[in-house]
Amino acid sequence: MNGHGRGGGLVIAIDGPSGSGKSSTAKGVARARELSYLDTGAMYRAITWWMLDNGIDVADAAAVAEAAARPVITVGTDPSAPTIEVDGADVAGAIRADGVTGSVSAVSAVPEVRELLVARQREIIAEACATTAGIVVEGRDITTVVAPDAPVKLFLTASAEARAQRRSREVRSSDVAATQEALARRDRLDSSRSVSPLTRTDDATELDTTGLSLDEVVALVVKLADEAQAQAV
Ligand SMILES: Nc1ncnc2c1ncn2[C@@H]1O[C@H](COP(=O)(O)OP(=O)(O)O)[C@@H](O)[C@H]1O
Ligand SMILES: Nc1ccn([C@H]2C[C@H](O)[C@@H](COP(=O)(O)OP(=O)(O)O)O2)c(=O)n1
Repeated sequence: MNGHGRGGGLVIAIDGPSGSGKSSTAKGVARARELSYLDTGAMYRAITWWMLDNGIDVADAAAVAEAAARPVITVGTDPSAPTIEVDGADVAGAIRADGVTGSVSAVSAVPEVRELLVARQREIIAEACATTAGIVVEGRDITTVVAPDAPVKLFLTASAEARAQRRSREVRSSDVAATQEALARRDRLDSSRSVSPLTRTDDATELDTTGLSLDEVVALVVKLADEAQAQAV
């Protein structure tokens, strides 16, 4: 199912910390090569939004685990119009709220949550490989757990300053220092949890995007994807 999956689809797996450029790069590459696109972070955000909306204490791992299967999360994989719904309601805006951002690392550290979402992500990848040219998948454990056999595996990085600048610009905040501190806290939690922590494996290509424009990063990844496809035929 991974790699050049059933149906011949190409899987491009991208991991990296917040603000390294995963979402924008993944969308750009998917659009350039008519691939599907999956933002797995949006799925962790959606389940976190549902927990908060339903009054579940996100610091209580047992309560989160017990409720994890209740929300129905639906993802649309068109890179030009990705969608995310919980129980049929559009939550694309709600999942970016500060409350969700502050709680998502705790919820995504719960093994039962990961088990459910990873299974769903693999179904989405298989479906995309069967029906489209393939899929670009981005998150924290795509190269290590979700699609370790993907023929293109990337680990995006950028300096802490560049990532904070980018995020601040995006949310129109002038407090870059506070943004940098919030990113550092989330990086710490996401990289130190016991299940599927953010890690770079030796077979993933590390790409430091600090001094590169988004167009340059997209072009580099498209080149890697084209090389992988040429090798597969
Ligand atoms: N290479 C780059 N140069 C400058 N800005 C970038 C670059 N890549 C992404 N960005 C911008 O940085 C912000 C965060 O990027 P995003 O793709 O959401 O990162 P991630 O998914 O890793 O959190 C976005 O506003 C995006 O437009
Ligand atoms: N594959 C993934 C994707 C995201 N997560 C968790 C950890 C992240 O802090 C949150 C949110 O991910 P998201 O990609 O939306 O984060 P940013 O776009 O970097 O702000 O979800 C995860 O544990 N595993």
